Amino acid sequence: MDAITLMVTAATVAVGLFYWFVWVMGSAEQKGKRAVDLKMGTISRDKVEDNYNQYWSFFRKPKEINNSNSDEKKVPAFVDTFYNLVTDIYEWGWGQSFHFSPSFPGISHRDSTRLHEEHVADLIGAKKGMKIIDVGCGVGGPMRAIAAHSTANVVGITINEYQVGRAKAHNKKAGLDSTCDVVCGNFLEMPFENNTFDGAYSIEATCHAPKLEDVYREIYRVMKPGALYVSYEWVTTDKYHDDNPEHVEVIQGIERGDALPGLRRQDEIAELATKAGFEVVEEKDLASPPAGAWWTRLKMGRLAYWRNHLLVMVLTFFGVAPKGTVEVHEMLFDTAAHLSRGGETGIFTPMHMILCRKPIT
Ligand SMILES: C=C(CC[C@@H](C)[C@H]1CC[C@H]2C3=CC[C@H]4[C@H](C)[C@@H](O)CC[C@]4(C)[C@H]3CC[C@]12C)C(C)C
Ligand SMILES: C[S@@+](CC[C@H](N)C(=O)[O-])C[C@H]1O[C@@H](n2cnc3c(N)ncnc32)[C@H](O)[C@@H]1O
Repeated sequence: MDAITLMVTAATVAVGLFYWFVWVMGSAEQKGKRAVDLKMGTISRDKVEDNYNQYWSFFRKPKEINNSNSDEKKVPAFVDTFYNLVTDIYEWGWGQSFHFSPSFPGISHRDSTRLHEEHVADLIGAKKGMKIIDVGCGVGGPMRAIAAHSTANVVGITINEYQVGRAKAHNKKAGLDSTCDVVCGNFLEMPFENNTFDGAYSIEATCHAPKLEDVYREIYRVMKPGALYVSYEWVTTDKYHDDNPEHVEVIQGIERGDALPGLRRQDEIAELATKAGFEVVEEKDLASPPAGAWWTRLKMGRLAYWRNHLLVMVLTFFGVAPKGTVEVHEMLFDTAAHLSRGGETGIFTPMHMILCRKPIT
């Protein structure tokens, strides 16, 4: 083989490997977002690193946020920054539904995600002609599953403008834009009249509110009397002890890496819902047996995370992804470890389900 043939062969193999690494290995869980398309929401490329540093210094001590009135008011803006930073990485590495699901043998992640979402529709009795609100809708994975399953109309609200654009584009592509709509807004002050909705739900979203009773009160306000509301809450369980340093480290790690101003205890949720005016119909940790370990999906992804990290480093080095992307990815890598540990020790669950009714009078 002469030198030219050798060089051409080597170049072809290198291009092939690069293509395989970036386009095939780096493709999304559910196709639609690729590593080369990673943006940082609405943040301009040169501000990503700054935004990440600001986010990090604010959420470094999550418990202190609730002790300061002025910091508490800043939470929605920092949560918005967080979702600018992570939305594309979530879509790329997890899919269009930004939540966990109960794990059952023989059921794929995709199916367990869909079933967990359809369960919401069944719990609140969503039906054709009803108007349902999705509080903290992300890019709308659950909204589409619920609208398709129930044929109800769903309106989602998210604090993050970039997610609104993503959700609307996905709705259109799925042919669900006539039943699904999305608005940008704060779930603590929603742009809806009193008694608007026939049902409401929130999936792993109200954990971002500094005070759970505030968002519950706002949801109560926009619901019609007699309507049902279901929420999947992130909480610490009765196995959590704040005098155990490992427990504290794990929970703070989860709060820091997920923009949470302090996790609530599982046994507080019903009381807070009642305080907001709701009648509690049912409460259950959907992660409890017979469901298996929800965190195995996170653990199984470890090899993929390393590949992703390498990819993010290469893309940032060549200027395809903005500076700061590596740090954001590292933060997520770290939070995945804390979430897994929270699951293994049993001190944390992301699936505490509470079903409530707004009383008729
Ligand atoms: C409800 C919330 C989000 C829950 C989950 C959807 C996300 C929590 C942690 C995220 C991830 C961690 C590791 C990332 C990995 C390093 C990367 O390569 C690919 C994406 C991850 C798997 C990412 C995906 C989404 C999560 C599982 C919170 C915010 C209230
Ligand atoms: C973890 S994501 C879950 C998204 C969606 N429920 C899902 O399961 O795919 C949390 C969502 O809550 C939204 N959120 C957080 N704080 C909010 C606020 N104050 N007002 C409106 N939305 C908020 C975020 O923008 C994000 O869309």
